[in-house]
Amino acid sequence: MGGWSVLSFFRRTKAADSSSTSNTPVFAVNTTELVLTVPELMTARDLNKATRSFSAARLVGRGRNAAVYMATLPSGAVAAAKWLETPPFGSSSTWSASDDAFLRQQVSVLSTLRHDNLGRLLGYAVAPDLRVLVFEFATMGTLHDVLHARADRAGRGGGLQYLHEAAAVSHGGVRSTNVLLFEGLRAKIADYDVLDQLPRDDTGCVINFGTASAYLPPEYLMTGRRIPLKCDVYSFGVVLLEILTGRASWDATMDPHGLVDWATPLLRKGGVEQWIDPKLGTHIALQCVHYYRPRSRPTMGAIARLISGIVGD
Ligand SMILES: Nc1ncnc2c1ncn2[C@@H]1O[C@H](COP(=O)(O)OP(=O)(O)OP(=O)(O)O)[C@@H](O)[C@H]1O
Repeated sequence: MGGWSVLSFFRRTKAADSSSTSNTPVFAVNTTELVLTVPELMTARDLNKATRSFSAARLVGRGRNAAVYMATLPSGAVAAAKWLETPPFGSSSTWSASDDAFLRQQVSVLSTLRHDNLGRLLGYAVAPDLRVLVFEFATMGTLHDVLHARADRAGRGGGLQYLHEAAAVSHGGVRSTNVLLFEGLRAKIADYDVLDQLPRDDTGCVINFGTASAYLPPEYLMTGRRIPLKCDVYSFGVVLLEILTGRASWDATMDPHGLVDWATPLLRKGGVEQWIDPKLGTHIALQCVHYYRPRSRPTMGAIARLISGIVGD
């Protein structure tokens, strides 16, 4: 079974949808919305058609493992097709059967997740030469791209709270490039735990990867061990620090280069509360990046409540 012709769409009018939040509309076509109920297996043909054979003109961005293309679905709606170029584990660029099995497992987990602040998986392809995940298209780019605009609404953490509390999964790769922004600057977390394994050395320590490792807590970098939910909270704290300071998580011009090491002594110095808007939540960020005691970092539920208390609903 494959191809967009068998996708399970159903139609609802806007009026019928207005009271519901559980089935967030994905595609908007005139006044009628089309909702894709489950991510469906797609063929290479479907994806070539949707992305004009993954043409350079459709390339939106590149990460460490993937290239992201703008795709036009048969409905006319726009989506983001993420072509996974390298497998999740090891340095080889060849996908093994267990890599594919891991990917399928991740797809089935992503398929069960539903929250207004999570980027939704719309479709996927796992073929010998093509592994692609199709997500909602972030019309306003990433938080990283637009950090200085209306950051308050991007930092509430509702999507992460849902992952931790309702779905009981950790994200594993919280960064400002994974906070996608949609109309009205609605923020959605993307990329949850998909292919986000960092290379380690023989002792289990994460090999320093500059930007990526700047979001990881010290216990993980130094020992390879982590409490997954507390690891996410630390990464979320780094995103908050990016918002607060306007600095990147890793910047060769800063001394030290990592944002946590650079910003926390400055923010702790005292007196900072007098000139920083309390709405910016300096205190919350510092709690999230608690260095020595991961268990002292707050839960995402507590953080979401604190932020809601500060900025209002
Ligand atoms: N759903 C989306 N909608 C619109 N653009 C997207 C979407 N997902 C990713 N992008 C764009 O594609 C770029 C690459 O995304 P990708 O997830 O591959 O890597 P990344 O998160 O930027 O970095 P990393 O290698 O650390 O994962 C992003 O920086 C963003 O600009």
